Amino acid sequence: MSAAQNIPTRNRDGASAVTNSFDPSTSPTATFTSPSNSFSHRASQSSSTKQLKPFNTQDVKVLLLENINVTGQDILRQQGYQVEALKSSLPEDQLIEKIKDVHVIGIRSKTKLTAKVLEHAKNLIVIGCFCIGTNQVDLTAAANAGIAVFNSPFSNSRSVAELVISEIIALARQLADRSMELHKGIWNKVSAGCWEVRGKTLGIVGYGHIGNQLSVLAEAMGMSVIYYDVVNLMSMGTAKQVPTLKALLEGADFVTLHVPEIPETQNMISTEQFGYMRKGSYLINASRGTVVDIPALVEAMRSGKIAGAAIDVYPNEPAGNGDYFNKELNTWAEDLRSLKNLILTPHIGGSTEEAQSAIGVEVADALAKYVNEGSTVGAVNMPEVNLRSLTADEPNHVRIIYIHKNVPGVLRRVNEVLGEHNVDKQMTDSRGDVAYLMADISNVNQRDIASLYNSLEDLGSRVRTRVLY
Ligand SMILES: NC(=O)C1=CN([C@@H]2O[C@H](COP(=O)(O)OP(=O)(O)OC[C@H]3O[C@@H](n4cnc5c(N)ncnc54)[C@H](O)[C@@H]3O)[C@@H](O)[C@H]2O)C=CC1
Ligand SMILES: O=C(O)CCC(=O)C(=O)O
Repeated sequence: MSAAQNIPTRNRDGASAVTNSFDPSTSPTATFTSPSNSFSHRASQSSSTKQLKPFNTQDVKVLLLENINVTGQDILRQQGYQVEALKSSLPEDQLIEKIKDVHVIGIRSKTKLTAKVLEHAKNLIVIGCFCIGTNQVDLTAAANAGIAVFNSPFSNSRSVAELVISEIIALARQLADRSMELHKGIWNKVSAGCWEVRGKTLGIVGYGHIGNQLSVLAEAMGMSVIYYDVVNLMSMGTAKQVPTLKALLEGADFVTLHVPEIPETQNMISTEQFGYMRKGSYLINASRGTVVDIPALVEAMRSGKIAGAAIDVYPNEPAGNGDYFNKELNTWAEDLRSLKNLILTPHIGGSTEEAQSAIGVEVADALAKYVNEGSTVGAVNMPEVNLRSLTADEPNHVRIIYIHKNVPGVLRRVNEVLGEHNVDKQMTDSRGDVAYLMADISNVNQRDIASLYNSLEDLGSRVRTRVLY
C-alpha cells in the first residue's frame, strides 16, 4: 500500500475513511458508499452559499506541539478533526513514533522536522508552523514527499519589534543589571555609561516585516535609522539603506538583527564584524541563534567593545518550560550568564497574547483549507493553487489533487485520465521539482472515483493523489 492511501478522503456515509481510504480495490464500500447520501448535512451554515465539508473530518488526526494557542486548537477541533495538543516539543525518537500516525502536525520554532523525521511521516499531508520562521522544517524534503508547509508570515512582527524597542532602552540604561541588583538587596544608583536613546543611530540588519515596524517605532523615539538588506527596499520615514553590512556596523550605536536562518546568515556577526562595530555599541539578536557567533560576542563584551546585548534566540533551545539552559545544551551558556548588561530571554519575541491568538487563527485556517479543499494559498514550499470551493448545489463532483514530479509529459498523461470525465475547472502550477494540480470533475460515480484514483496513482510521476468531496 502506498503512503497516500492512508490519507482521509471523502466518505459519503460517515464510515471511517482513514485506513485504506484510497484503495477502492480492497475496500470500495468502506470509502465510497451511499452516493445518494446528501452532502447538505455537512454544508457550512455560515456563508450565504453553502460550502461542502469534505469526507469524514473526524478521521483526520492532528498533533499540535509547543503549546499552540487555543484559537488554533479550537478551529481544528471545530472541523471535527482529532486533535492532540502537547505543551512542549518532542525529542527526535518520540517525534518519529508520533508522526507516523498523524495527517497534520502543528509546531513552533523548536520542533525539528528533518528529512529523517519526515521519512517516517507516512500519513502526513501538511505541516503548520505557528510562527514566522520555517528553518526548522526541511522544506524541500517535505515538498518532495507531497507535504505542504504553511506559516504565519507577519502575525508576530509587531510583538518582536516592541520587545526590541524595550531592549534598546533597557540596554542604554543598564536596566536589567539595576533590577537584578535590587532584587538581591543592593542599591546601586549610577549614571556612568547610561544614555538616552534620542539622537542615537539604530542599525537594522534585515529590513523585512519586523525591521519595518522597528524602523517606525525607533524614529518616533528620536533615533536615526539605517538598515542593511540584500534587496533594495523602500525606506520607512527617513531611514536610510546602506550598501554593506560593514557600513551598517560602523555607523550604528545599536545593531539589531532580523534576518532568516539561511546558510548566508550563519555566524553573520562574528569576530570580524564585532571589529567593525563602534566601541560601546549594543547588539540585539531576536532572529535565530545561529546568526551570532556567541563565543565571539562573549569576547567582545569582555573586552568592553560591546557595552551590552540582548539575546532572545540560541542555537540550541530547551524543549519546554522548566528545562535548564546550561552548558549541556550550549557549551558557552555559563559564559553568557556571567556577563553584565546582557539581557537573556527565552525566545519570547513573538510571545504575546495578540500574536499567538492571531497566529493560531491564521495557520489553523490555512491547514483546514488545505486538508478540506486542497488550497495551497500561502504555502511556503508548494506552488499556490486554488479553485473556488464546491457548493452543495454541485453534487457528484470530486476534487482531484495530484501532486507530481515536475517532469515533461505529465499533464498530457493526467489529462488522458481526467479527460474520460467532465473537467469543470483545473489549475496547475510548479515550484522547483514539484508540481500541484487541482481539478474539479462533475457527474462522477463511485466506480469512476476508484478508477480515477488508481489511474493517477499508477502514473510514474505521482508524488501524492487525493480525492476530495
Ligand atoms: N524571536 C522571535 O520570537 C521571532 C523571531 N523571528 C525571526 O526573525 C526573522 C525575520 O522575520 P521577518 O522580519 O518577519 O522576516 P522577513 O522575511 O519579513 O524579513 C527578512 C529580511 O531579511 C533580509 N535578508 C535575508 N538575507 C539577508 C542577508 N544575508 N543580509 C541582509 N538581509 C537579509 C530579507 O531580504 C528580508 O528583507 C524570521 O526569519 C525569524 O527567524 C520572527 C518572529 C519571532
Ligand atoms: O513563538 C515561537 O515559538 C517562535 C517565534 C519565532 O521565532 C518565529 O515566529 O519565527
